[in-house]
Amino acid sequence: MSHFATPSPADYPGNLYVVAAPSGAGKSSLVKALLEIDTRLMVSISHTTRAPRGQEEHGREYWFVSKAEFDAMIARGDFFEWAEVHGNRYGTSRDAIEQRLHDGQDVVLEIDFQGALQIKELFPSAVLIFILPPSWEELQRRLFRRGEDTPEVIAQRMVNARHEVAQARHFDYIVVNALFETALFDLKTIVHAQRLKYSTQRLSRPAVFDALQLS
Ligand SMILES: Nc1nc2c(ncn2[C@@H]2O[C@H](COP(=O)(O)OP(=O)(O)O)[C@@H](O)[C@H]2O)c(=O)[nH]1
Ligand SMILES: Nc1ncnc2c1ncn2[C@@H]1O[C@H](COP(=O)(O)OP(=O)(O)O)[C@@H](O)[C@H]1O
Repeated sequence: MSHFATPSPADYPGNLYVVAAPSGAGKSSLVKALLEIDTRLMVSISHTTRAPRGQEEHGREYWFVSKAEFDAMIARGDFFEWAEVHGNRYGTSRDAIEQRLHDGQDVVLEIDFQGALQIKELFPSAVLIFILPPSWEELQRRLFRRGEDTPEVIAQRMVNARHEVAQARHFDYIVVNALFETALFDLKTIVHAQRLKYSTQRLSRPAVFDALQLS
């Protein structure tokens, strides 16, 4: 289930990267590592109705809110996108990304494929990246090794994963997270390539255009 929020300008100067993956593929670990080596990137903190896991903190991994608070945010039009994933609701608020993109900062969204496809409608220049695990067996091993979810929750996530990876073909890039360092290098390359791309859809002009008096 997924819902489309009020449209907004698609031409902010900041780059928007959207990373999706089936649970356990390594998305959070990869994005965390990417943020450590790329100070121009900021991650958007989503709102969720899911309960916090052991080490998670309100305002760090997520803004943890009640179902009633989430409903109120939907009613106020606070979300660019939101979706129901594994029985909980998750959303990207306007506050989390709009000002930063407007100010020319680069933002990463770690969201599910439904949210990613909604974001592409609102921001056609958003770069959609899908992370795949090397095999189903390895995906399940990683979910168990992480040790955060019950076997029932892991079983549900493995079922959902089959449906999620079928959506990878709608994304701009696919990164296979077999060897962590290789996948991280691939992500870095994608982020960098987007920064080098000049698109007429975007408001920002490379500074050198003025220096060379190019129109
Ligand atoms: N559409 C949408 N999905 C989100 C958002 N935030 C997180 N998700 C996705 O919700 C799913 C479940 O996330 P989580 O409970 O943290 O589990 P994990 O992926 O196993 O770490 C993942 O696919 C997340 O990418 C959001 O703001 N919007
Ligand atoms: N390339 C990799 N090889 C082995 N284990 C990995 C790799 N990438 C991530 N992991 C581990 O797999 C588990 C799931 O990773 P996580 O980043 O939490 O996944 P996601 O955010 O996609 O649900 C974690 O224990 C993480 O340390």
